[in-house]
Amino acid sequence: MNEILALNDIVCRYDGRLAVDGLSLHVTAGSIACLLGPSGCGKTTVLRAIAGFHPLSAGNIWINGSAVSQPGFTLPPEKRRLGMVFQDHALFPHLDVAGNVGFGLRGITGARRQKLVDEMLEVVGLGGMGGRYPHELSGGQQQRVALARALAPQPDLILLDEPFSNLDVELRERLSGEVREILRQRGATGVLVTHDQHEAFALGDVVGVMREGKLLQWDTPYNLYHEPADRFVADFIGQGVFLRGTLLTPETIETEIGVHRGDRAYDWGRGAPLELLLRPDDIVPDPESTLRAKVAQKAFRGAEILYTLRLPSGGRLLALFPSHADHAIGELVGIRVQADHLVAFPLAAGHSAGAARVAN
Ligand SMILES: Nc1ncnc2c1ncn2[C@@H]1O[C@H](COP(=O)(O)OP(=O)(O)OP(=O)(O)O)[C@@H](O)[C@H]1O
Repeated sequence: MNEILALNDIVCRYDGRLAVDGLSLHVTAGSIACLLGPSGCGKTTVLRAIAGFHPLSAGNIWINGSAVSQPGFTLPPEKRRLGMVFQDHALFPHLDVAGNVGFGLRGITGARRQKLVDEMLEVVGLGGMGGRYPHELSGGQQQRVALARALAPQPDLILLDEPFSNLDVELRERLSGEVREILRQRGATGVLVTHDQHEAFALGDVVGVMREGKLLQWDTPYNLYHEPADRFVADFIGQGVFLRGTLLTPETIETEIGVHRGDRAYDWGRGAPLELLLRPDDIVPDPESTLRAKVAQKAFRGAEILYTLRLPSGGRLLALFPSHADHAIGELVGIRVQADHLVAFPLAAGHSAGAARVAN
């Protein structure tokens, strides 16, 4: 497959302080990659390095087969054939929409330029609005102009830095779906940076979770959720609870709520202390079950209700039941664990056994 972007073991520093620590990733043509992580983990710095705004202390970056960054060499941003969309839109206030969209179309003039601009405005759903000025547009429309401007010169790669974070939740969700469609239609390759996992999942074919300058997992949204490779990723992505347990056989784990068998084998040895990840959808209602837990909290989600359940030990579980399984706070409900594969992490030495922890 055609690789548009390659980062090989890149290291970035600010005044000697490490911000990106030996990160590698590869993006194929026509795909959208997301970097996701908590504030300060280094994702914007990675994007700035890809754009050519930040030099590398080690490693190298390739765009479309050319080395663009390595220690001592940083190809300037304007020579990288990139499109960029940032959260503050950064539209030129003195140019109308057509002027903004056509800004990067150097050397293209007259009727051809007009046609390209009109086409791009149609693509982003702003046909006929070329004569308006940025201050006459809503936040979502401004962001669409920024996207049209970035896409118009047909860049090899488009970089999006938290592009929707200034918009309200509903618009953000709608626009991220639309942007995904627009990028797909154009066959564009994109890298998006966000701290919002819903945005990353809505847009990304592949998502990288970062922490403290390192890439912990580079995978599909499905695998990040169902097969987290790392305890931090399991905690950061989605909701869930970690229950302390022990390994009985490579595939069997015992916790306070029973013995669970999965299709994954762990080689930590019999009796190894561990934490088992239980997602809300791993816990299903079962009136016949002898395992009972008390409803501590409930959050109505329309088709489903998210319950926080308290176990006899004081530990907690999260459970997502269909909305018709309506239970009152304080009620005891029968539950069963229904998980094909068990995601567990060895308990670090020094941890004493204790109550379950609620992630997110
Ligand atoms: N201009 C700068 N000078 C010095 N340190 C910086 C600078 N910019 C970022 N840093 C530091 O580098 C690290 C990574 O920052 P970066 O902005 O890449 O993180 P981020 O994951 O994008 O965070 P956020 O989501 O808050 O934007 C942080 O520790 C930050 O404090």
